[in-house]
Amino acid sequence: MDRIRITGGNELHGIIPISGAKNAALPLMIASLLTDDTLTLENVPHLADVEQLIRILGNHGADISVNGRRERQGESYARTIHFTCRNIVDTTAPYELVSKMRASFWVIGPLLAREGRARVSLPGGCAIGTRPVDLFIEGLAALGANIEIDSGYINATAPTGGLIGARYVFPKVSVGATHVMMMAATLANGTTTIGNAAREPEVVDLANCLNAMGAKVTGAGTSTITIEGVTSLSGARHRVLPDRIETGTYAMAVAMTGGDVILEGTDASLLDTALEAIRRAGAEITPTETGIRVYRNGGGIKPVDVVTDPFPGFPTDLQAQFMGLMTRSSGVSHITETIFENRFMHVQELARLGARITLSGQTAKIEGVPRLKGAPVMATDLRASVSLVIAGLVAEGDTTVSRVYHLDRGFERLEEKLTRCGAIVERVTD
Ligand SMILES: CC(=O)N[C@H]1[C@@H](OP(=O)(O)OP(=O)(O)OC[C@H]2O[C@@H](n3ccc(=O)[nH]c3=O)[C@H](O)[C@@H]2O)O[C@H](CO)[C@@H](O)[C@@H]1O
Ligand SMILES: C=C(OP(=O)(O)O)C(=O)O
Repeated sequence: MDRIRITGGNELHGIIPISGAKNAALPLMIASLLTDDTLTLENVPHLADVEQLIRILGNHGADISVNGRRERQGESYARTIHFTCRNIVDTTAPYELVSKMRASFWVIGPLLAREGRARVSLPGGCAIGTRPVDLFIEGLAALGANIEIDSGYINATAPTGGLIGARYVFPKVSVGATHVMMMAATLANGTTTIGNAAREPEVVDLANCLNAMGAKVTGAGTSTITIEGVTSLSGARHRVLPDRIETGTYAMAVAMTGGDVILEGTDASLLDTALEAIRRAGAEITPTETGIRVYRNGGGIKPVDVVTDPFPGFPTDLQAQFMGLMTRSSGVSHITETIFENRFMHVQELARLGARITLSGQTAKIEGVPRLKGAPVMATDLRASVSLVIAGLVAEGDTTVSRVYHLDRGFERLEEKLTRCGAIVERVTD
């Protein structure tokens, strides 16, 4: 199994191209099931999750080609992928395919809206909490769907004339349930209003794409989204927005090592709260014509407290990385995780490198240490694994991160991007 070996100690200098966002690409790809026409997505990152979703969509009948070639005939950055699902040939999303990735469950929305039925296995994904699906069930039921759980599957059926627009207020903010309600409501009869909707940029990206396909979605990016149902959707061409989590991750890596890096092709407004926390930690961050410049020279890393929250708050998907950064701060910081109840598995792995972290409920207390020392560590989930890479970049000697398949779910060509900026990072295959 592959491992990543990092030899710590080098500053980062240069340019890091930021990929299209995994968490936008996945729902956008799923939206292709809503139309019999071709949805073309540009700037799609080459990631294990994208490849897995390609398999899942293929199982439902989607014909998929990459940059005009069939999938797997060529690899490149920022791929353009064409999705055409003339007919849905199977409304079941089986356990074998869905259990590997949380977002694959979201096919339930388009399948139900277009075909009137869906049988979808309960999802998998990062083991960062219980991650129930009650909000999806309640939301789709509000649109008139009949939903039963049977042998690990959700069986959903729409009323005879199709889903019916309704007003539904989520009791809790959920990114995935907002994506699904929004997609399902595009083809419902009448108007749907979603209250307490997720405001993440990826929700806005999906709404923009749905509108380009002929949907009538307004309010995305606010807590109230309104969707006027239409009878059918057409194809469209849409560019996946830049990955704000990848952006924040590399910004934290530069804040950690020191140096001067341009994060190219990204947009600071996607992650204001996280960038502000990195600034307070001592890095200079300025928008440039092509992205963001992150710079830290000389000064140390200051302790900063953060609390994760739904957008526009500090993202839970950057919590582990920020903890990595705080391990080397000059004082004591506190990080509180409010989204997932079990998203601290990186704590014990960071401790192997010499970090001093204590947990009390949902808050981690990090006492900064003057040095970390390389060690073998294990990736436990996607963002946890990259926090170990960030720590490894400054640890003395070699850090070897095992189970890198977690990393490959969400970071495109991580070794290449870091190595080009002067880090010593290599993939080791046994
Ligand atoms: C592929 C993707 O985009 N994944 C992101 C998405 O995950 P995902 O969409 O799964 O996360 P949610 O926003 O749904 O989860 C937020 C909270 O709501 C809870 N919940 C969710 C649904 C439900 O039916 N019932 C319920 O209780 C979850 O357990 C969690 O505690 O948003 C998360 C929160 O920003 C990010 O960490 C993930 O990277
Ligand atoms: C938690 C994540 O992904 P997923 O929701 O697919 O598990 C993530 O992207 O950090």
